Amino acid sequence: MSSAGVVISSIMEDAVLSSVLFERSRSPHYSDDSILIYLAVPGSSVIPIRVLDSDSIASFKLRIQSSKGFVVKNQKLVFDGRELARNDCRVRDYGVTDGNVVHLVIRFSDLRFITVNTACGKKFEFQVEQSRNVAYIKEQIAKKGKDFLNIQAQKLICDGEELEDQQMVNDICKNNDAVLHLLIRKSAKVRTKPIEKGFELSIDAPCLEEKKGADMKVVVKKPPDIQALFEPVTVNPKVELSSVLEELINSTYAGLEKGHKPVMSPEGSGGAYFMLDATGHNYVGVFKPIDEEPMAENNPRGLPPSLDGEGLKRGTRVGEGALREVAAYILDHPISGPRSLFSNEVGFSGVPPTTMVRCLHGGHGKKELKIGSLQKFVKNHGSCEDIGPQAFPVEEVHKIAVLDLRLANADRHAGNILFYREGEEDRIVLIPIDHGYCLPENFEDCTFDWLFWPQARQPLDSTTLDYIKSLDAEQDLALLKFYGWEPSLQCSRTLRISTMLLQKGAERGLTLYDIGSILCRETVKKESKMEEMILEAEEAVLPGTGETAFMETISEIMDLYLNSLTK
Ligand SMILES: Nc1ncnc2c1ncn2[C@@H]1O[C@H](COP(=O)(O)OP(=O)(O)OP(=O)(O)O)[C@@H](O)[C@H]1O
Repeated sequence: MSSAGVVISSIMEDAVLSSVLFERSRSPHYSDDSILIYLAVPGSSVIPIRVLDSDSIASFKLRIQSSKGFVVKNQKLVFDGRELARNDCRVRDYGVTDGNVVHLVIRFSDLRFITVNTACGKKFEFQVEQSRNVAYIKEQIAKKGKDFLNIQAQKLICDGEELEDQQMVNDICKNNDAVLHLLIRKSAKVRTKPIEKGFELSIDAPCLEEKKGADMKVVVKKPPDIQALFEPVTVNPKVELSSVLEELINSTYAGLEKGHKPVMSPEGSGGAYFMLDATGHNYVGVFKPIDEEPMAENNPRGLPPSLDGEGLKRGTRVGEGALREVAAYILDHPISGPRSLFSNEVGFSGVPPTTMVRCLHGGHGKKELKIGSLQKFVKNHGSCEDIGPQAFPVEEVHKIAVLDLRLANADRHAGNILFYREGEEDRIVLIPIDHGYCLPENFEDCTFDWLFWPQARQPLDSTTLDYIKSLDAEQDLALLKFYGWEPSLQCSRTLRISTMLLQKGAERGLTLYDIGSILCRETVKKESKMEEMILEAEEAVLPGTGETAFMETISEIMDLYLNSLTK
């Protein structure tokens, strides 16, 4: 087992042990108002845990943290194919009852992936906490066999520099994927000489294990073992890609061709892979294969496959996440007008350039041809989960809120907004990512973390008002069709209704908080005002009525309600 395995399994063992102790110490306290459920954690046996009638998702996560050690921020709970996303709602509101199994997905964002290549061609892979140092990595290497026992003799090289024992993992492994070279000091003379597709390493010393005592020459090559296949998927031959997207595809291809394997993100509930450029030092894109989406057949995070095809959020389908990612980019129009994939203009909300690709991919198991979304990697200083919202400029929050309202995004938690600081004043710029759950068939799971940020209650500026006014849902649907996705009638209706609500609300001087509060449910069970209006419209129209008549009806109902609000 790799040391990653050791780290994770020891966490699991501790967790099971503390769970048993926890249960024992608390059990007399529990009575009829508690239920016993089972927490399924990948790589561990199920953990029995009590849930009180009054337990909210937030308090339940807190109890998992205090008893099992998994930090709240890194927990994602899934029951019956649905994420328990609303922290203020009760666990029982999601229908969890005695004896049920709840899946816990943990984001090990604190761990870094490190590969150590030895001079004898061995390769060790570790997942190490950011806070460890190089001396700790050496200790882990020493556990790999008697040939590595002598820690003093180990020399670790990264980017041609020898690492000092006290250097921190976080410093040598900024982007989660360090490749280190291990040399064992045995009065060896090491010489390197660049050759065509790699480098030649000559060691005039005994190579451990393989040829003890004999001089040998080892040629370590980065073999071009990948028959790189990587290309855009375009349904409509008339679609031409912008130079930004072409550049993204070309640099990803160049990285694969050089043999730089995709690096799996430790975060997220689906398979997300960081793609490297030709140097192997920079991430250029994030690839999300459709067969690894949450609850898809090959999901690598231990989520069970969906039984009815519905995705983690109500009104979405497993396998459609990549389409929605691309749709969010296409619909994020620049201020100047509708998006064209041929243009490099940044959209109003700043969704990173995203396109659909086909890739011969071996990031998870054997190499296979996979289809998925490829999004430009954005250099960032973390996500909005890492810092409080006070420092975010109002217009940055507004640009995200406008996108989420338009697309009825069902997955806008703070972790899905990256940020970076720019300029001398360190102004914060927000980058929306992860749009696999936008344009759902209904509004049931729409929740927005920004709704509770003070900026959402600030009035809209004229640029934002003009942008909202310029939106046209019919044009948006035609654009999606042009690029190859014809959303279902229900998803199209979602776009029409949410665009209408945003426009009517903004026109009447409502804030994004006001509009968001109409669109989102307050609790899991209580329908939102928007859902009530849809129901009313559905009841009002005659069976078989066309979509235009339905939209006219809902427009009238919406006007009445908004007028009553703004009177
Ligand atoms: N465009 C990007 N630029 C930089 N980093 C990114 C980008 N997209 C995703 N990431 C990183 O990859 C991680 C996983 O991506 P993402 O959250 O989109 O995956 P997911 O499986 O859909 O997650 P979730 O569980 O939140 O639905 C993110 O936490 C983020 O750190």
